[in-house]
Amino acid sequence: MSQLIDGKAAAARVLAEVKAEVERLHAQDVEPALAVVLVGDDPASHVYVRNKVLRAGEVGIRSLEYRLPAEASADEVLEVVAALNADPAVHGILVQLPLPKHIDEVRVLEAIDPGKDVDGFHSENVGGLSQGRNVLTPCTPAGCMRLLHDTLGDLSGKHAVVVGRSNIVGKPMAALLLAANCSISVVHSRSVEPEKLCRLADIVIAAVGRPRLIDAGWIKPGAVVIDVGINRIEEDGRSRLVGDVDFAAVQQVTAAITPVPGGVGPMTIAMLMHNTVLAARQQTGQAIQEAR
Ligand SMILES: Nc1nc(=O)c2c([nH]1)NC[C@@H]1CN(c3ccc(C(=O)N[C@@H](CCC(=O)O)C(=O)O)cc3)C=[N+]21
Repeated sequence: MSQLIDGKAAAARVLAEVKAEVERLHAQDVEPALAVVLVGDDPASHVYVRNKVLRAGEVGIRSLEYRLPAEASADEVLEVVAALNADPAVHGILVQLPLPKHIDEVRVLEAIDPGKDVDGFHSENVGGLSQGRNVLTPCTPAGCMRLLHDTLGDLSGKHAVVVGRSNIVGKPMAALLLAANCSISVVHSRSVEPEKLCRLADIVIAAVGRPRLIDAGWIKPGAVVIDVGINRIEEDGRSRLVGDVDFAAVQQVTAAITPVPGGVGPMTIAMLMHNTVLAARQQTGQAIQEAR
């Protein structure tokens, strides 16, 4: 029987740790604060932003929301970022992606103070991650690592295959797995026979955004599978969320697997809260404890 990795329960454990940290900071007169910048009116983005604001409230993090119209100029977005950078009462800044097409995402992400970059997308943090420095780390990959450590303990010597090579998941995921002493392969759209490479994996991270791409033929029996995909599809006349993994089929062969929803998604938000507390501690001179 395959173990179901409960992302909601794991996220609740992280959030309980974060809440205790927030209380410690409050006692030092530090009120951790997260600013979320949303440009345009993508309905899915609104849902995620709402969830972030709710979770922040639950752990005592102050959250601020900045909504700009879809027609906002890059300069207008940059102005908001500059004001948040300069505000000592704001510790974390998240600019929701994707931005409208006319705005250069890289330019906006590079404008965020790296110390407030709770997404870990600034080049200084990306570089720091690949060098093994203690920097703010992208929330989804960090959440996947927590789930893997909770499930497997030490990951040394395992072969991990990351399916997908995005800047927000695939690449930082590979860096974190390498830092945890895994051997890594990254499989992508130009890979020859990706399913054969994937079948060598002890750990599979699926992050391609293609509904149910990965079926049981891609999976070595006994592997642990983490499904990052959140794809909305129409099926049997109704809308539902599915991952990049064909859950029903793959579950038959895995040792452990995350569901969608209820897997990586809730962990992403929990790690965002964790990063906000790390950023607040660093900015206010409170000692950073070792983060896993
Ligand atoms: N700068 C930036 N940082 C992000 O981290 C970021 C972003 N932009 N843009 C959008 C994506 C998407 N994202 C999700 C976070 C949580 C869930 C989540 O909690 N999902 C739940 C519920 C899903 C549902 O019911 O819709 C689950 O999987 O169980 C999903 C998706 C963060 N993103």
